[in-house]
Amino acid sequence: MIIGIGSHNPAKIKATQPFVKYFEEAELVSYSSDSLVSAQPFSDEETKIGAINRAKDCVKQGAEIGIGFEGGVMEMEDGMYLCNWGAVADHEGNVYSAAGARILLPSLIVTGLKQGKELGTLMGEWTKDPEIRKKDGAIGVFTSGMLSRSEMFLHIATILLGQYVYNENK
Ligand SMILES: O=P(O)(O)OP(=O)(O)OP(=O)(O)OC[C@H]1O[C@@H](n2cnc3c(O)ncnc32)[C@H](O)[C@@H]1O
Ligand SMILES: [Mg+2]
Repeated sequence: MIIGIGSHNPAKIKATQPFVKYFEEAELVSYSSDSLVSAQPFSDEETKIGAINRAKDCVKQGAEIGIGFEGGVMEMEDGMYLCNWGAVADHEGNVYSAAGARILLPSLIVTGLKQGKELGTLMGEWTKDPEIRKKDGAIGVFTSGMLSRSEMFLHIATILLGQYVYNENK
């Protein structure tokens, strides 16, 4: 049985662990899957759709269960927040989604986003580490390293697996 993750980003691959542990016979395959949304989603809705599309695309490419994670930003009255979504899809057509942590972004980052730059690029410039999106990510940087991007996605994966198992056993 193949569990697919729709990304080659190590922070996302690592976060599939709850699924790999739960489905003991599973083999984890990382796919270049298409989110079909912009590289930098600008709302909860668009970010969620990106995660769902990634999960579905893994199934299309041969996985029995597909997992998609997507990072985006969303505007609230006090500023722009980093938002995170995940989705799981299976070959029977079931799809579940879940949201993760949100954190307010500094105004310098927001200015760059509004100029059309991707958060990954901006965080690379902010930290002088172009690989930061694969490691601590924005969430790690702005929480003093107390919560990494991978741990944040891990939390979403746990919610996804929990929903999946709950609905399977209904
Ligand atoms: O290879 P993929 O799976 O696409 O991984 P990604 O790092 O590009 O991640 P997303 O497409 O899900 O995120 C959309 C954009 O937001 C950036 N981003 C999202 N969350 C981030 C975080 O915590 N730290 C740094 N960049 C982040 C990301 O690098 C992209 O520019
Ligand atoms: Mg991306």
